[in-house]
Amino acid sequence: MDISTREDIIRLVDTFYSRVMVDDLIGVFFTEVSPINLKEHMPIMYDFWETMLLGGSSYSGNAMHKHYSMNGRKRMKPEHFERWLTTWEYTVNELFSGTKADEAKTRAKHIANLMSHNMNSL
Ligand code: HEM
Repeated sequence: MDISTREDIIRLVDTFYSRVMVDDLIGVFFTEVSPINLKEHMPIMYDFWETMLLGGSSYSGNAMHKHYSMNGRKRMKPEHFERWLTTWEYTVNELFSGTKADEAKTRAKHIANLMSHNMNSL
């Protein structure tokens, strides 16, 4: 089944967060470096991925910006981005398959690579 509704996005993002939040390598970013308020943060992430994959414009933030300030508190290294990305790919593959699922993986890979490059060339 492919990703086609906001409910699908919510299931994907929730499952992904249930993993990264407790990850031994990158969990600390979400819990200590930039402790997230789930009630506020999760809808932003649903909007982001809905905008990316299903069109629309519910997300209007600047994703790169938040990570720059986080990087200033704890260095975001290539291995952190690798863990983020493999967790994302694993979760997408587990729950969905199809064009949008492929797009979710390629888009994430591009952004993660760009972000990793930006954070590590300061
Ligand atoms: C090591 C990799 C990453 C870690 C540890 C991480 C962690 C976080 C954390 C803790 C926040 C909340 C920051 C805050 O509100 O102050 C955040 C926000 C966000 N992240 Fe990441 N992130 C990573 C990579 C990515 C990638 C690759 C993407 C995109 C594909 C992404 C998309 C976003 C978006 C859209 C937000 C919300 C920004 C906003 O509030 O407008 N993140 N991330």
